[in-house]
Amino acid sequence: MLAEAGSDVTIWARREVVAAEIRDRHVNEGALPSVKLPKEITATSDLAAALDGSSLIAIAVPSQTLRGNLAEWAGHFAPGSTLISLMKGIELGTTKRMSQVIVETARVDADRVVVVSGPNLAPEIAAEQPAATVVAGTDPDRCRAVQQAIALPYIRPYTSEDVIGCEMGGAVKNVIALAYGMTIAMGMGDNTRASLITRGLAETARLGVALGADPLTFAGLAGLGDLVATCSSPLSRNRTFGEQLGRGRSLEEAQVAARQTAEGVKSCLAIRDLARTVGVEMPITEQVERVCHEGADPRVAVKMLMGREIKPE
Ligand SMILES: NC(=O)c1ccc[n+]([C@@H]2O[C@H](COP(=O)([O-])OP(=O)(O)OC[C@H]3O[C@@H](n4cnc5c(N)ncnc54)[C@H](O)[C@@H]3O)[C@@H](O)[C@H]2O)c1
Ligand SMILES: O=P(O)(O)OC[C@H](O)CO
Repeated sequence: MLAEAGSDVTIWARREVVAAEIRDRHVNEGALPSVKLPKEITATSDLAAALDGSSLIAIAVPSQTLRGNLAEWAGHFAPGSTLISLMKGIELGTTKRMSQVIVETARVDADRVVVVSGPNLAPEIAAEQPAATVVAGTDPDRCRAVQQAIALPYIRPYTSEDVIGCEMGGAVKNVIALAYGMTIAMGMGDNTRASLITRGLAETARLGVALGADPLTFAGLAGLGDLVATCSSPLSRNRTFGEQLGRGRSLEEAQVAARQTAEGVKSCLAIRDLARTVGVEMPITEQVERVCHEGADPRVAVKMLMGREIKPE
């Protein structure tokens, strides 16, 4: 998106073979098979060369590796550069959001971090299917600069000041998508799916608001928008992972079948812990954690959710 909207883009890859494939053949077969990348994009496995003079640094690694990655990268960030977080997860152990990990580990001012989050499944973006997204940050000038830098005929970015809401929407929707995948595999119908999305959003908003988010963010692109996209799409890694669990596969078996990161699998533990710390009930997240990490049967998890004390909506 950055390249198509006019930025000079260098991708950094750990493996030179991947960098060479992007640089020379304009493809990344492992991540986006059969997609032709813009020929203006270059790539390198040399971190210092990739970051030299970069004013916008977009970070997209699995949430649980970010802290370790930043330890190597932060020294190369140009002074005053904007750090764009594309990650949707919560760190295990610390229960921190990704922008918090960036601020803490890279020792940068929080104003320098901008979060981009919304219903943005990578294969659909690559196919230039129209979509919208949210650019959230505490520095309005930086948000507008990132908004401008990714605005395209097929991408409509909106700015927001609600970093907490956008990050919590992005992280918790992955957990709800795991549950959604389980319901599909168990043959449950549209009433079940709609109930899960709605009550999933309710618990997402409850936690987000307790952490200081604007409740309206959860009705927007980074909340409901991303939740619906991720639950509805067979392209979602989280939903697909949930389907494996719903078919009775163990966590280990599902991990072997999954090719890429399903962030909700680890984040469900951190989100559950965060919710307990602030005294917020997240029954769906609790059950997803039990299925993923305690070997609970998804059908028993459904029974436990349905058997909870009845109460006002
Ligand atoms: N793929 C999407 O559709 C999409 C859309 C929006 C946001 N995101 C978010 O972006 C983040 C990255 O997701 P992704 O789809 O690119 O995942 P991915 O599994 O493809 O991993 C991203 C990259 O990180 C690399 N990587 C893996 N372990 C690493 C490590 N220890 N150190 C450095 N690099 C490592 C992988 O090789 C890969 O190139 C996630 O938080 C995800 O939620 C993904
Ligand atoms: O493939 P998933 O489940 O990680 O979802 C990708 C994006 O977050 C959708 O917006």
